[in-house]
Amino acid sequence: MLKVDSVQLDFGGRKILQSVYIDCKAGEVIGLLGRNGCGKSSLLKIIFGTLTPNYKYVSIDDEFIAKGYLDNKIAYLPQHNYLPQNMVINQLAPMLVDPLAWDEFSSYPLYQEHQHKKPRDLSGGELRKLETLMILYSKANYILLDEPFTHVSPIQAEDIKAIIRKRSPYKGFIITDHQYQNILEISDKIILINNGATRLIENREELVTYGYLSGN
Ligand SMILES: Nc1ncnc2c1ncn2[C@@H]1O[C@H](COP(=O)(O)OP(=O)(O)OP(=O)(O)O)[C@@H](O)[C@H]1O
Repeated sequence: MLKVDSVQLDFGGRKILQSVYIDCKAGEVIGLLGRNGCGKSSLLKIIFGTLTPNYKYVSIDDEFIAKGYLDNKIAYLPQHNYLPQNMVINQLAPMLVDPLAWDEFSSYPLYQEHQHKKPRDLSGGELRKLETLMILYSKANYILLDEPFTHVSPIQAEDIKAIIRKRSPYKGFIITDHQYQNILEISDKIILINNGATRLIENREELVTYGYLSGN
């Protein structure tokens, strides 16, 4: 199990995160919601290990993890494009994709069609979906996705959800996106960040109570 506890983060004296608890088992999809600027991306970077907060406790199976990106334990789709622009996709993909999942990954039409191109030659949505696919098919046991649905069309979002479902028996997921309908649909548990604290959401009305949805 991946556990995240006691995260304290401030920027320039402004408290961003102060009371965070998330646990995520293999086979579980956690949806992370919250208003703009509440600290969702920062929290994913802290779990992955690329942002150092004032304090954190992140563990996998009770073993403290300082840098989640080491040893392929945790993979992370950042909010912005991450693939180097000047390498060809069929050189990049084998570096990220689990060799045991290669046949399935490489059979996707998106990969087949664009594998000889460079990331800069794909449309925004094509690139986002390909980047997401590479993370979903990575070796990591825990996958963090920051806005996988934001730049893709509804039908592509359906496809990504289907792939998450296909991969989720083996992996734990923490996913954030402002397309909250997709998040509600795919997640086993919803966590809201509100005033720097994580809250387990039991029903949709609580999203209104905590000021995430308007209630209209
Ligand atoms: N490097 C930084 N230096 C100073 N402030 C920062 C830095 N990174 C983020 N912040 C601030 O910390 C807060 C949390 O940012 P973060 O990107 O984690 O929010 P978010 O919940 O992902 O927002 P959004 O939904 O808009 O993407 C914001 O107020 C942001 O301006």
